[in-house]
Amino acid sequence: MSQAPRKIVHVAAAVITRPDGSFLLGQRAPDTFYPGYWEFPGGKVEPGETPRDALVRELDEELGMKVDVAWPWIVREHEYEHAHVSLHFFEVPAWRGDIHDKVHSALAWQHADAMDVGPMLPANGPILKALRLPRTMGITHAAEAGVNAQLAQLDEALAGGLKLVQLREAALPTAEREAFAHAVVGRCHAAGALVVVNDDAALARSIGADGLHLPARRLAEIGARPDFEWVGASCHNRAELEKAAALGLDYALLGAVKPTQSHPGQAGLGWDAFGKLVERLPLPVLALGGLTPNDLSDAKAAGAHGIAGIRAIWG
Ligand SMILES: Nc1nc2c([nH]c(=O)n2[C@@H]2O[C@H](COP(=O)(O)OP(=O)(O)OP(=O)(O)O)[C@@H](O)[C@H]2O)c(=O)[nH]1
Repeated sequence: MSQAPRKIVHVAAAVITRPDGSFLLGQRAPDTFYPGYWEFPGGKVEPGETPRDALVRELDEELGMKVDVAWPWIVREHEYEHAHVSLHFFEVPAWRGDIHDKVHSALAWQHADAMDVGPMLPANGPILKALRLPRTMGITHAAEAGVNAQLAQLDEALAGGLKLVQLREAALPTAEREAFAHAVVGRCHAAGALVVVNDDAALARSIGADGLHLPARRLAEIGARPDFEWVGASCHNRAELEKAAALGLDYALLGAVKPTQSHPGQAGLGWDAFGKLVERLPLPVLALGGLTPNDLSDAKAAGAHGIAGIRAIWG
């Protein structure tokens, strides 16, 4: 006998962040579902509320926090035995008031790459992976800047804290490209940064990269997620973003948000259109196109995970 579809329970959940990148988790109390499991503070959206209203109310009721800034982030669905939930995540980087918890057994500030509490609620595995995705991606342009100049720019950016690099060098001759790719991976891994390779799975494997980045035309062709720890794709519209989500990719790039040197004469999407395109997606999206690190707050306010760039990242 087929079962009637279950009603979706909408939940607002907060990634409350401190400037050092840590976020707050709460341990569920003994008398709830999944007692002892860890969760992001939040709770159910009541009738008549938006997810943002629910977030502000729940953080006040649970923690005594007055939310000053809440940026929409990702929305993920999960089927529990007791409910089908749709989790609306927000990043909360600014609030007022001391934290006085009223509902959890314990609270803990955590870093996604060095968690020391667990287990997390089952829906939250992909959320932790998304939190491990750095907020800024530098895209290489050695064919244009010159290999040595690009490596010097990379060293400087890594020293400044860059943690995610996309190697995109289709125009470099093969031998030069391979030598450059090895040099990039060596430098990035020494600095604790991830490397994804644009559109070349064989090169990505041979240099020990962390993942593969798919151009939109490749995303259109494939029917399954390539087998790498990190897989992302370049997208330009909602259909491409939804395909990236359906394949279970880890991130998407979306642009161009502002006019760029590489596409002169083309107006950018702007933040309003960007925000509409990324609404309610289950994967983080990096904004691309004419952006500098000064645009990071505007990008997050529009729903981006972070920004990606070429010239502005390499200085
Ligand atoms: N707050 C929060 N809830 C989450 C997270 N992940 C996750 O799957 N959920 C699910 O979303 C729902 C949250 O609702 P809630 O906090 O208002 O309710 P509850 O289950 O604790 O108890 P209740 O039904 O008595 O209100 C639960 O089903 C919970 O399992 C998370 O990170 N934070």
